[in-house]
Formats: sequence, C-alpha cells, structure tokens
Amino acid sequence: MPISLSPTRPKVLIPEKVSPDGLALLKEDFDVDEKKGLSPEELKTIIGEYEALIIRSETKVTADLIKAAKKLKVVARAGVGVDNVDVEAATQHGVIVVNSPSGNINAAAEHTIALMMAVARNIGDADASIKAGKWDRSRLTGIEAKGRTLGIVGLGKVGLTVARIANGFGMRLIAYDPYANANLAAAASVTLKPTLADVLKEADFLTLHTPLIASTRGMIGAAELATMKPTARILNVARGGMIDEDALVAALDAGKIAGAGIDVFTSEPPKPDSSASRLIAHPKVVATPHLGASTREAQENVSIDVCEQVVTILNGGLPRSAVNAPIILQEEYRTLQPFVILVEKMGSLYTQHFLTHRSASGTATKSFRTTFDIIYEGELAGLNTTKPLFAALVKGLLTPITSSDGLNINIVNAELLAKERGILINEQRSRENVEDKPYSSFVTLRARASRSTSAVRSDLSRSNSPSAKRALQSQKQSAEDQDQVIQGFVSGNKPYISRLDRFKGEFVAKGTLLICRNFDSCGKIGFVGSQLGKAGVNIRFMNVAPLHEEENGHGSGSGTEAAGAGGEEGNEALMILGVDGAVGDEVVQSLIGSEGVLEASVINF
Ligand SMILES: NC(=O)C1=CN([C@@H]2O[C@H](COP(=O)(O)OP(=O)(O)OC[C@H]3O[C@@H](n4cnc5c(N)ncnc54)[C@H](O)[C@@H]3O)[C@@H](O)[C@H]2O)C=CC1
Ligand SMILES: O=C(O)C(=O)COP(=O)(O)O
Repeated sequence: MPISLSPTRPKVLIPEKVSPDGLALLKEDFDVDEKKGLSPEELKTIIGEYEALIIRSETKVTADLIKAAKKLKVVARAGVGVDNVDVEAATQHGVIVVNSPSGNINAAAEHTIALMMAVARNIGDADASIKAGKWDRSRLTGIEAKGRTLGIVGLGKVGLTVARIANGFGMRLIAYDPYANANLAAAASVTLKPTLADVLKEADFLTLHTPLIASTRGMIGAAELATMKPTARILNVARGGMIDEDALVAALDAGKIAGAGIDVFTSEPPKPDSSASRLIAHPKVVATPHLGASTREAQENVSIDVCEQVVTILNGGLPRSAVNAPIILQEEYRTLQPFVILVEKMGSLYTQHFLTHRSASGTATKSFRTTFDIIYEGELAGLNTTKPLFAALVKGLLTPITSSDGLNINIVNAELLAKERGILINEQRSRENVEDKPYSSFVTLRARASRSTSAVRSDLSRSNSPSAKRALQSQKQSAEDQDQVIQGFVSGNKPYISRLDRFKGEFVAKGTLLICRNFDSCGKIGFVGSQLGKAGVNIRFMNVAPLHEEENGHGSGSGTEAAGAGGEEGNEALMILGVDGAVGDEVVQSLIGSEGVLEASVINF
C-alpha cells in the first residue's frame, strides 16, 4: 500500500508506554509520535501540533497543557482512571476525553489478589530474606485467606472481580458502596453494609476499589484505622490519595494494623522523604510501582480500545467511552450514527441555502435565525439520548460560517457553543406513525421566523375581522415571516433531504449541489443545463422539487421577489443539481435573470 507523506495527516502524540497493538491501527492514517520521558515544559511546547494525545497514569494533562493544545480533539487514557486529566478544562475546550473502562479490570483484580496473598504469606519479606542467605521460617509464618472476611470499598468493576475470585478462596465477603447494584452484589455472594464503619470493624483484609474523587480522598485516615482489627491487612490497587499514608505508617508502627499491600501512591514515582516513600520502605508493606494494569493482556486491550476511539474521533465519529460526554448505548449508537450525519447536513444546508444565495439583486446574506425546532419522528423519538444529534445540528449550522479549524464542535461543547451564540434549539419527539413510509425515522428542522408562521396561522383562524385577516394574510406571505423548513430521513444509510423550504423532493445530501429556485415552466432545465455545460460543469444528477402540498394554494411565499425578477405567473419549483467540482460565482450569476431562475445557491457537503 502506498504511504502518503501528506503533511496534513493528523498527528497523535504518545508520551508513555502504550502497547503497539492499538498503535498499529493509527499508523495508516495518522502520524504517530512516541516520545517518552518528556518534561511537562517539553510537552507543553510541542502539544500544539497534535490532534490526539494518548496517555496512561504518568502524564499530567493540566488546564495549562490543554490551553496550549490548539488542535487537540481527544485525550485518550489507555486505562480507567482519569484523575491525571483536568476533565473540566478539556470540556471547556471541546476536547473529548476517552478511556478504556474495562480493558484492565481483570489485571487490577488479579494484582489485588496477588498483593493480598503476598501480605498474608509475607512473600516480599521471605523473598528478601532468602536472597540474603537466611532460612528464616518461623518468623515468616502467615495466615490463610479461607474463612477470613474481605471488606471491599467500592463494588464496581474491579471490586466485583476481586469478590468473585476471593469467593473461590472461601472468604466471607462484605462491601461498602452506596451506589452498588444490589443484584450484582448478591450474585457475587457479597453482603452490602450500610456504612464504611461496618466494613472497617469486621474486615480481616480491607481492599479499596473506588475512583479518587472528593468523597474518597483521604477516606482511610487515622480515625478509620483505629477502628480496624489489629490483625487486619489493607490493600490499595485503586488510587494513592484514598489512604492517609502517614497515618497508615503510624498504625503499622504501633501494631494497630498488621500489614499492607500497596500499588498506588500519593506521589508517583514517590519523591524521596515523602509519605509515599516512608510507606514503601515499611517492613510490613508489600509495595509495587503501580503495576495493577501492567499485564500483556490488559495493555493490549486498553491500547486497542482507546486507539479505535481515537480513529473514530479523528474521522468525525462518536467515541464509545467518552468520560466528558453522555454515554451512548451501543444499540442506540448504531441507530444514531447515520442520523448524526443527516442532522449535521441539514444544519449545514440551512446555513448555506438560506443565509447566502444569489438573486437578480446580487448576493444576499440573510440574518441567521436563532430559534430552531428539531423534531424527531419514528424510531428516533424513542431514543434515550439525542445529544449527539443536537451537537451535529450545532456543528452543521455553524461550520459553514466559522473558520473550520477554529471551531471544534462536538458532543462535549455543542450546548455551550450554541448558548454562547444565542442559538436556541428545541428538541421535540413525535410518535407519529411512519409505518407507511420507506424509512423508520424522520427529522424536521424548522428555523422559526421572528413571528412564526404557526403563530400567524393560529391568529388567522381566531380572527373574525376581514381587515385583520387581510393584514395577517399579507404578514404570512412575507418571506421573513415564514418558518424555514428542512426535512430529511435516512435510507440505505444515506442521508436524504425530502423537503427544502416550501419544496418537496428527495435528494442525497452529498458532494456539491446547485439549488435553483425557478418558475415551474418549460425550458428552465435546458437553460440551466446549457449554461453549466458552457462553463464545463458536469451534472451528476438533477431533481425537480415542486411546492410542498402545505404550500400549494397559499401562493408563492416570496411572491414580491418572484414577480420582480421574472414577471411570470404560476408555481415555483426547486431544481437541484448534483455537480462535479466547483461552481464559480460568475456561473451562478449567469443563471439568474430573464430565463426564470430567481435564486441560486451552491451547497458543499
Ligand atoms: N492500579 C491500577 O493499575 C489500576 C487502578 N484502577 C483503579 O481502580 C479503581 C476502581 O476502578 P473500577 O472498578 O473500574 O471503577 P468503577 O467505576 O467500576 O467502580 C468504582 C465503584 O466505586 C463506588 N464508589 C464511588 N464513590 C464511593 C464512595 N464514596 N464510597 C464507596 N464506594 C464508592 C462506585 O459506586 C463504583 O461502584 C479506580 O480508581 C481505578 O482508577 C483501575 C485499573 C488499574
Ligand atoms: O487504569 C487505571 O486506572 C490505572 O491505574 C492503570 O494505570 P497505568 O495505565 O498502568 O499507568
């Protein structure tokens, strides 16, 4: 396969050891830089070049770093914990943070069990002793796990896996987790306790498996240790800050706790003379340098998991495990993805078609409407989340009028950006039956007029006075008082537009389209075809969209302009032409005038 040397290939930075299995997925389309041992300053200097950053627990992704990362779209954590990432700063800058929520769970659970047995049987001490030439058997007598109580704090993915393995050892299992799933706990033979104190006082082994968050930071301090059995042993393969390291050292010294197996520390690597270093050096402690996830299998899993997500995000798709975005269920994801594309195209069509078009009076730029209704009908109406569709709409609406590399709109920041620009989007769901239609879901985008058509219509139906009715009627006919409508659906995974403004006609939203509004009479198609032919523009397809039935009989909405331009009577239609390549301004201008083309716009999807 030829290798593209294009300088525009997105760049991915990997400042830590990440398994090559996932990186192979990136190398085809992106430039992958593996640069280990960078200082925070060096990282900050180069981060501006990169679209994606893949990290483990060592890289600190601070607000400062994110600010310097002008092109960054994604921070991918090849593991679970994201406490080394300033997720809030990432959200503010529209940077998606993804992780691998289950790739290393088994590794972390098995490491916990390894530490538990190492502490129970004095493995570390025994190993050092025998290597020093001693045969010290009586001092190194241990205890058995069987029949002892394992207290689990945090009964999530790792906690439950530890429970299942420990159950096989014949241990009694208790846990404290106020948010735990009671059915899963019962199925793993775990008794949930109402308070942490209940677990602390009964545990022979205490193991921590919560994230490091405000409610868990320092959760095991001197006061908690004082309530535990003096024969108890503590395990921590979660995060350093959850145990007060100085308090644990003091409890071990005082014989209030029998031992500890610790994989994670408040400073990693531990600074000399820090509380972490004192804990590691303690003879009753078995310590490992954050090895919970360090198995070949786990590293393969997390690497493939996050690299796949990086590929998806850099190709404009939605990740499956974004930390700073709503979670999309897998089955919903499959339903949503083609509609994400459709809705983005509908938004983009709105901005390109309604805002800038050519007419006899030159190029007109209409003001951007700020209140939109988006109505989901059919299957889409039953979805739990339509957040990605909302984001796609904001992206579609704004991308044509903003510099594309300056605006990075995604599910994370779409709401904020819409708000900043004063755009109000009302999402509505309609259970209307689409069974007789060739599609299962249908989307309507309605840009509300300053005074919406529906409001004028309801005023019309309520008004008894003929003069008031006439006034309202003329108000309704003004283009600025018309809601602007785009409708679409997905069929065969392709995004179709089925209504554009007052016209109905199906066309695929793809490539470059030339859209002409003209009188629906003979000769127009030939005229446009010959003008484009003269300009060397190849026509891929052509469609005529007549007035939508709602509009027939209501007159031709923007009648003033129609009469002024051509002076012809009768209905209007849209001519939609799929063309190859660019259509220059002069070509568009040549179409408008006496031959009856009233307006034209060029849309690039
Ligand atoms: N040492 C290592 O290499 C590894 C460490 N980890 C760490 O292990 C920890 C657990 O990971 P997972 O099981 O995947 O997370 P998880 O999110 O599946 O489970 C966490 C559990 O903690 C519970 N929890 C939250 N706040 C709590 C509180 N105040 N008190 C009691 N329970 C609380 C939650 O309800 C949840 O059930 C994380 O800190 C993660 O970063 C994970 C993998 C490898
Ligand atoms: O996944 C986690 O939360 C871990 O702690 C693993 O960290 P690591 O990727 O081994 O630096």
